[in-house]
Amino acid sequence: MKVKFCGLTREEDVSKAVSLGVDYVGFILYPLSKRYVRPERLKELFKVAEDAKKVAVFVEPSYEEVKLALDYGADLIQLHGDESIDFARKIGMERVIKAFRVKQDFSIDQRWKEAYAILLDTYQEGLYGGTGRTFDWSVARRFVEGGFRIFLSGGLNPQNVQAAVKEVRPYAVDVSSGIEKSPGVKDHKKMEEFMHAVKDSSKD
Ligand SMILES: O=C(O)c1ccccc1NCC(=O)[C@H](O)[C@H](O)COP(=O)(O)O
Repeated sequence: MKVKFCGLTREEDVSKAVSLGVDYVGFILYPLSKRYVRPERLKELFKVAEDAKKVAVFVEPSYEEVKLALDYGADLIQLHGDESIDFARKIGMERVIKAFRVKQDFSIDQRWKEAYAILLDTYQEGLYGGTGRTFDWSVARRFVEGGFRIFLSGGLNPQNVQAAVKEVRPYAVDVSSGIEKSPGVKDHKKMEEFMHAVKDSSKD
């Protein structure tokens, strides 16, 4: 099971994530987020990311903004708004994690299977991510069975991640507020607990 820690803003939290063996570290480049990091900060934060894949998270960015993050060393671009398949293809589908916020009667265009992965997050009016709330995991399970590579996100924490993994069997789990002290400031104990819980779930 792969793990992505998202919404990192501080070097010490990135280093802690790396020491715990996370696979992906995510940085929010959406200016209205409480976890926003300026693009120039990526250079400093990426320096301590070592072998973890570096994910730049955007909401409806311009191509130039994406290009800058790639030039700074981002491995993957997470698109968290209503971006088109054509826009993702311009970036390179193999570099795109396309996020969808799950609503009732939800479907995904099969062409998104070309993307690196699909991230399923909780829908909440007025918020693009970092809601801290779960959604109906049976929806995520349906997409796993449909052959999508799924990052399960939305309201995961050290207490519920094992149940989520057991029900959905995703490719990866993604967490932000469930391992925080306050928005953008991670809690190292919760980070450890989350990783231990994921490792334990792999033993089933
Ligand atoms: O976290 C944000 O503030 C955010 C804002 C705009 C777009 C995406 C954002 N977060 C993306 C993530 O990948 C989070 O990890 C994901 O939404 C899960 O958050 P949480 O429910 O807090 O674990």
